Amino acid sequence: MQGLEVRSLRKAFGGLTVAEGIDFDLPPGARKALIGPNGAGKTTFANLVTGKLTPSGGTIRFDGADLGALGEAARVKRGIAKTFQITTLFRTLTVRENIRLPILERLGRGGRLFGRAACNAAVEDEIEMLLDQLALISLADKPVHSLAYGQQRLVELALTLALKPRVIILDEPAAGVPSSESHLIVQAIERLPGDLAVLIIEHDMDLVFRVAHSIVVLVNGRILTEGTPDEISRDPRVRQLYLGGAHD
Ligand SMILES: Nc1ncnc2c1ncn2[C@@H]1O[C@H](COP(=O)(O)OP(=O)(O)OP(=O)(O)O)[C@@H](O)[C@H]1O
Repeated sequence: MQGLEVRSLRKAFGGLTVAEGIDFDLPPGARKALIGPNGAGKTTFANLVTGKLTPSGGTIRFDGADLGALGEAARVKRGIAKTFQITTLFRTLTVRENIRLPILERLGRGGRLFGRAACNAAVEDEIEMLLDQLALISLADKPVHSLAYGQQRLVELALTLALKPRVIILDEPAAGVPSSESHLIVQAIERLPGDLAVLIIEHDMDLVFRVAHSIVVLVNGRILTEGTPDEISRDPRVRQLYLGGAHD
């Protein structure tokens, strides 16, 4: 299968099982959200996929290949990326300078295959493309610390996209973003490349229902159900457990 394929995933911390029997697919182009109450195991699941945590059982495959033996950096090279956190941005550097760093990092030794001028031009073109994609062009030469919080979160996203991922895990993209700026995040997600597989972990249900085509509900480390936003919003178990009947 193309994309991410998780089977019977299990994780225990000592005697505490925080993921159990998780089957999960994320094909190219997916727009899937993972929701669930606090402590349901959403972050743990993301960390198992990125390789930050080692599973206690089960398999994680990408394009058919078992990722089990690969560490975090190797999985990023395969194309599996989780968003950077604002704390990793260089606050005194400009947006453009911040975006340049992961591109150069990605090119690594490969950058030397090009002549210096050609390489620099290619890097600058790529920065422009990302600035454009995330509607950051007018802010390109401003230091990150001068940006609104929602804009800083877009820079985070730009840095992650600079890794040219094929799977992207957006870890609470709207956390801390005032509601007056949340449309920036929605627009950015809507403008992600069509073939990118996107997993959104988010507490903001308005955002989830706007951008996700499919929603997985995790409770106590197990998948309770998966469905379209419409199906999920009508599921009485989900309403009772998580949504509090707020979504009609
Ligand atoms: N390193 C760890 N050692 C022991 N228990 C852990 C560890 N990391 C997470 N847990 C436990 O695993 C469970 C799932 O936590 P996790 O952070 O994955 O949930 P979550 O759904 O992301 O929660 P939130 O929505 O609050 O971020 C919780 O009971 C948590 O206390």
